[in-house]
Amino acid sequence: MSLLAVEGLTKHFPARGGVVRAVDGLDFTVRAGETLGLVGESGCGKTTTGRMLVRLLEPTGGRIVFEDRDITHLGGRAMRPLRQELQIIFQDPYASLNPRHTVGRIVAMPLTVNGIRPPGGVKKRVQELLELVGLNPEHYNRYPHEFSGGQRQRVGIARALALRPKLIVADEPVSALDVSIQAQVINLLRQLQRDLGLAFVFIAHDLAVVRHFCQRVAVMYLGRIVEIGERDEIYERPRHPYTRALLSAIPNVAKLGESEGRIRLSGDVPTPMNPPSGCRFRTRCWKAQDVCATEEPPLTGGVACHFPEGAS
Ligand SMILES: Nc1ncnc2c1ncn2[C@@H]1O[C@H](COP(=O)(O)OP(=O)(O)OP(=O)(O)O)[C@@H](O)[C@H]1O
Repeated sequence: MSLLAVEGLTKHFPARGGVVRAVDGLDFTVRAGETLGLVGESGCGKTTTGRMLVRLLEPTGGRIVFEDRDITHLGGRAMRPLRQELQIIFQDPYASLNPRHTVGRIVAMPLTVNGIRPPGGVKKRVQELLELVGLNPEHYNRYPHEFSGGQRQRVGIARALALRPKLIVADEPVSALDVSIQAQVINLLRQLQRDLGLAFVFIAHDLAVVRHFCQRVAVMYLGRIVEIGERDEIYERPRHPYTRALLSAIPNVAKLGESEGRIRLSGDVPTPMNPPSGCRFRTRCWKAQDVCATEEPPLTGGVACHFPEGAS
């Protein structure tokens, strides 16, 4: 059974002169304890998707089912018990922590807001959480500015863990950090995922980071999923031209590099206000043919392409 199932998820923003089709019909599932990576270039709709999953943003269409319950349009009060199970970690550890609150107060906030009194008290639970994420529990009374970027992200992770969630949406959790610190935070997330059996929707533009953390990967382009599958399938046998192009930009993706060299995508990503007809990727695709302009490829066998690589 899936922990999370997303069907036809859509978000259109009204804009001057039309609508921005930020997310345009996503289907995917996440099993308990599984990590799904959502990858794609800037503006493809990753953050909008993540915010809809935790109900920070109202979908325009489609369904979000969490533990067999349709939560697509649940209001604040009905959502409250589910908030405990469904948490989000934000990209920017600087912006997401209130600078006027101590770290102890920040991490305790989900407990106090939800009226939860852990055995042994809130302070003890917060100190356990700080320890769990590799911070000194004695730094309970310090303020965010007294911590480094990586430590602040650990505070954000401790806050997300306070309610013992089953699923965490992590929106670019390491991209604001120095490369040397990124690996430490990813290792922490991996350890927590294993020890606590957490499921993650891990949003990133960096495919190298996703490879280290995710068991399954969904590649997004202009509001749609163009390829979804097991990590090794995606990285070793990518079938969509867009996935191949993204992978070829990572140094040391050996097989692709040898055979094709770096694939340079021509042109900019089209605007989601007026996406191309047919296959949305066709305006940048070196394999595009007439049918790509007229017919939208269905997501068959995990790939949305008329001419997937490896197909006969
Ligand atoms: N509130 C909004 N109103 C109008 N358009 C929006 C709004 N929020 C996002 N968009 C647009 O929706 C599209 C998807 O944005 P989103 O932030 O989800 O992409 P992303 O893949 O997360 O990009 P990034 O990696 O840069 O954060 C973009 O074209 C963006 O400009």
